[in-house]
Amino acid sequence: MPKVLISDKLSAAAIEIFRSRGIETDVKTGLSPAELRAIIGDYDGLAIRSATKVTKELLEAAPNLKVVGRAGIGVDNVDIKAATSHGVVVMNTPFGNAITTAEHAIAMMFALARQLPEASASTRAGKWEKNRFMGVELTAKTLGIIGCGNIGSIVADRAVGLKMKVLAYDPFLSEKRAVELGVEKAELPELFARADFITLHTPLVEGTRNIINAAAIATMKPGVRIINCARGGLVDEAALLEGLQSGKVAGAALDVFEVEPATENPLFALENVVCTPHLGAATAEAQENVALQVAEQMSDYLLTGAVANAINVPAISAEDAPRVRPYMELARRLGEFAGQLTQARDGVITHVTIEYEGAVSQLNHKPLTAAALAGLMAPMITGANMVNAPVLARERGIEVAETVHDRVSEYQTLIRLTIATKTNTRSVAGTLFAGSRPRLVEIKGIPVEADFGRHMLYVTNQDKPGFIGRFGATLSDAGINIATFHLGRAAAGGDAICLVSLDEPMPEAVLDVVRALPLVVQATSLTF
Ligand SMILES: NC(=O)c1ccc[n+]([C@@H]2O[C@H](COP(=O)([O-])OP(=O)(O)OC[C@H]3O[C@@H](n4cnc5c(N)ncnc54)[C@H](O)[C@@H]3O)[C@@H](O)[C@H]2O)c1
Ligand SMILES: O=C(O)[C@H](O)COP(=O)(O)O
Repeated sequence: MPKVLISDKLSAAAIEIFRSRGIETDVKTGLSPAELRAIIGDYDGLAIRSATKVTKELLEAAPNLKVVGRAGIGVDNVDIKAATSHGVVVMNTPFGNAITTAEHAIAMMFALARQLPEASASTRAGKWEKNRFMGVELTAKTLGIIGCGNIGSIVADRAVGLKMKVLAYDPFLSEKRAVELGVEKAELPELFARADFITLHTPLVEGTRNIINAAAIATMKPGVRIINCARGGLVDEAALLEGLQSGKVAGAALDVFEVEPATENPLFALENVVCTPHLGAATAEAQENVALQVAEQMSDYLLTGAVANAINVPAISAEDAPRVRPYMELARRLGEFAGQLTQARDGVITHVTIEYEGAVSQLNHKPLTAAALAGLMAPMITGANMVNAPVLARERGIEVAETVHDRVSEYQTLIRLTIATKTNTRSVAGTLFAGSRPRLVEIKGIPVEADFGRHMLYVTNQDKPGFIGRFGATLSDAGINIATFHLGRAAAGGDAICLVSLDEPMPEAVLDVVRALPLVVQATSLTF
């Protein structure tokens, strides 16, 4: 029988489920990384919350581990890449604590508006400072929600109920969904300029890190109040401190911090800061939900092989796996390519078309479409994966179409992904070399031949003399080594593309120099 270790504090409901399904279960919380490494080899499953760090080192010490179950949403404490390469399924419970976390954000907004923690401390100290605590009403105030997914949507619903005007910024929020929620879609600058309260509900990814920084704060309304119950790192804490000290920001409520556990932080010294120790999901109801769900999912997987809410596992039968897997990898990378470009340019995706041509048209294309959608949304949505990507796309009003042709074009097998936003349509196509190696063969209809490198730079430019020399010199002046270099163009003197693979991530400052070069239309740094 499989053995599961629960290494973080989970509701007892989880233990009951595991044991009722015949799974031997140990509970050992508060272990040091070394202590955990010493015992993990005995277990088939590991059930965690956010305290246990599932690192590459831990996975290397876990030859029997088959599944990591996160009783909660964020999986930033799990090295997903390492888990995947170790064949370990990572699952989370994407909905179980969403209401509770949304309620925490609303509670934080009230606490800020009426200075409840300070007023409580003062009253308990016997001071009766009735004139000290003058609050603000929420009714008719504008709430700006950044990230309107599961939790952001619930916050929106509650805020509408409080008679607030709600603005939402989320590249994946469709007009239709915004209307359903009763919110106004806004771009970030507009949200910053109009909101009295700003609340964050995005994952922490490269596009959202420090989304609230000094430049953003400078464009906000004087007296704005900021709430973060999503992830530390979304708010630049130094910039927030300055904003609070200058009075530009009237208050901040933080459940999450750049460094956790947060036992020391300069923000703690300010009386207009309300803090909680990552309590967003801390209600009896939410903890029971996530514990039950994670235990059911892990038991199903360990006992029957069924997969639900997996972050890293394609739903596919063992029989088809050898042929389908390389195509899934190709489809996912094409999606990642398009998704990173879309995120960089803030387009709301309305349509996705996936064409399967030649040999690939003989395979079941559903998992391939799911892989392409998962890649497309991964830069934007926490836990987007093959299992949930089609549902996420539907929920966001994205229309997905698949076309299958058995004809063979220039390539014997080809997948083409076309993404339409309100303002733009872009396509990208790839094939498999040697039956297993994903290769890009077309971008925007322009032929190109490139492997997917870990760090890439995608530049569009005018096809005129001078670009390649200046571009190469810019990278060489910055000491950046080019691993591979690929060019393509629509026609002589017309639109051209340049795809470069680098040995290291492209520094933002050098990217800005590239963007400013003559003939460059745009430059985007990509990671695979
Ligand atoms: N404090 C807590 O205890 C607690 C509890 C649960 C979840 N969380 C965190 O809350 C956050 C939201 O969770 P969720 O379940 O709602 O996730 P979700 O994936 O359902 O929603 C995230 C939303 O952010 C949007 N988004 C992505 N990039 C964006 C960008 N650059 N700008 C604006 N929006 C962007 C996505 O389109 C998506 O709609 C996550 O960071 C999660 O880890 C915290
Ligand atoms: O991502 C989540 O689900 C929350 O951050 C909750 O984390 P916790 O389970 O450690 O409270």
